[in-house]
Amino acid sequence: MATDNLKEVSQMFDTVLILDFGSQYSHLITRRVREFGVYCELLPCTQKMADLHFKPKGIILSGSPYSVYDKDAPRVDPAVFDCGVPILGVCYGLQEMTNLMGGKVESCDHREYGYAMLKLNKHPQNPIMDALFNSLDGEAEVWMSHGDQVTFAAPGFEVIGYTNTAPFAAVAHNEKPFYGIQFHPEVTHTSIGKIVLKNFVIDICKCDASWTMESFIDKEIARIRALVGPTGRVIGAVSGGVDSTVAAKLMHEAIGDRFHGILVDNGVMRLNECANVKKMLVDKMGINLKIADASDLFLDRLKGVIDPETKRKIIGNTFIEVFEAEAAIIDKECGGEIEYLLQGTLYPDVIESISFKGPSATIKTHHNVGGLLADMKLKLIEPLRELFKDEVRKLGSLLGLDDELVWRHPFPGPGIAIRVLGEVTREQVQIARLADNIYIEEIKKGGFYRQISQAYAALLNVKAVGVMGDKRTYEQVIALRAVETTDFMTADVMTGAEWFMTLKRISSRIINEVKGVNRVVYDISSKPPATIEWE
Ligand SMILES: Nc1ncnc2c1ncn2[C@@H]1O[C@H](COP(=O)(O)OP(=O)(O)OP(=O)(O)O)[C@@H](O)[C@H]1O
Ligand SMILES: O=c1[nH]c(=O)c2[nH+]cn([C@@H]3O[C@H](COP(=O)(O)O)[C@@H](O)[C@H]3O)c2[nH]1
Ligand SMILES: NC(=O)CC[C@H](N)C(=O)O
Ligand SMILES: [Mg+2]
Repeated sequence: MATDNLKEVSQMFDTVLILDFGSQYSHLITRRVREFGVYCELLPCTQKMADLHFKPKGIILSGSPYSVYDKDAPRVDPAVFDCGVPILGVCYGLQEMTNLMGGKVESCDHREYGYAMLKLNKHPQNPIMDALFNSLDGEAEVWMSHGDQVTFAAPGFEVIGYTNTAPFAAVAHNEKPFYGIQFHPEVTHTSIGKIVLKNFVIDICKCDASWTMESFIDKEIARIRALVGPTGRVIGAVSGGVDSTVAAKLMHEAIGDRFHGILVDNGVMRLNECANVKKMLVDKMGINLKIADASDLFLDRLKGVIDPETKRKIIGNTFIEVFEAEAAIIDKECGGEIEYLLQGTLYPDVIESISFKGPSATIKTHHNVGGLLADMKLKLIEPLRELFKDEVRKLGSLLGLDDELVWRHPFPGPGIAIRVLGEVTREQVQIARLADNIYIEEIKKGGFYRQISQAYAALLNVKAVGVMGDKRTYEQVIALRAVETTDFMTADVMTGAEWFMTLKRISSRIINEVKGVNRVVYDISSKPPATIEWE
């Protein structure tokens, strides 16, 4: 077996290590570096260098809500400074580096939140010190967010940039490639941010910019083949959503029909969803996919249930039951050779689970078929666990997926069950489905689908009075949701005059065409404080 193919991504590409001290922006640093075509991994600041599974080409220390002099402040492993690779400290990262190497950090009188003018202090006689601001000169607007600052630089460090109130806003060591900046280069408000990060990653760390989805495909397919072996089989839950479809396509490219996808029809899918997914994945892409119709089972179990969390748990548990039963059938059919389970885990899920601060509060129980199959004794394959959603979309395009699939809005596992408020019955699901179908159809027709990150129609469990054909009606209300977001953690409602006219048209179509609905409302709440789904 070609053991080379079993290497992890960080061993196949030049990799920058980003140590996370809990800043809001740590993942943004990761994004920016990857945008240059350089692979990077975000790990908690508690990572010990001795335990690191790869050799980084450079290390970035992130910002943090802590102050270095706090009793419980997160500490960097001092061994990072002995790795022999360039280091860039950002905000807290600068402060921690200064603190550790013998300088001084103090709470400052002039806290800086927002824009500041950074004046560059060039050192033409010392190319190491000048490398971070290479090609820059004079002054630049940068974005700051700090209440502490360096008041004495650590020995060997000199000023390469300052603001009116921060004399050590940027420092560099005069012999080693160690740099610290008080401003945030990862936020778009810092005009020179990209140049500074690129100077660090490409010029100083000398990273090869070879992290592209093209190179990822070949390497990942080879890795999957080596992992699964010439006869091994893999099963996976495939919803027709972007993540699981891209993962399934990659598996199909790697091992053909030895990948067995299972689509569970839970009775709360969108209108014609299962048939559409089958058409695209099976007929068009040739993926080995079985549709398991368990709609009666799901809907029976949901009878009389109105509590959102109970609905989610019932669906999550039933998913697992059905999936396990289907997996056992497939296993039997192919002689018990299934060893692996495919999961569509993305990098944001990984980042969330490695936070050194521990798990955050549960707002909603998210179903995740694979994640709960702990006792299935299958080994996991997660080909997307290094990727962000937009990288997955790029990958999907390169793998030849239709635009329609690549740009699909996410659809939650519990589906329409959490979009029918109150009890979920076949009739209620059908009303929500028909309204949703009209809504999405008109969004596409109006050319808004790509701009909107997620849109759907929810059926409210309230009745309102209306008048249709001179007669009084007393029927239910549809709520339309359309949000713009990049990470789905926060979201803004879609607005605009043209959009409003489209909404009016949609409202009239829904009321005319969907029986049982006499009123349509538009949900204008942002997230937070609301969430994207109603339940
Ligand atoms: N109806 C279903 N049948 C089989 N597996 C499902 C179904 N719904 C969800 N899953 C599984 O649960 C995982 C998580 O669902 P999730 O909605 O987050 O991802 P997705 O459907 O692949 O993509 P998207 O986020 O774009 O909807 C999926 O990747 C898939 O493995
Ligand atoms: O696969 C999923 N299983 C779930 O249980 C689930 N609940 C919410 N979502 C999706 O997550 C994003 C954020 O949703 P909320 O703002 O409602 O928490 C939105 O994109 C939601 O559609 C889910 N996806
Ligand atoms: N953004 C940061 O990293 C802030 C660091 C530290 N908490 C300060 O206020 O200065
Ligand atoms: Mg989905």
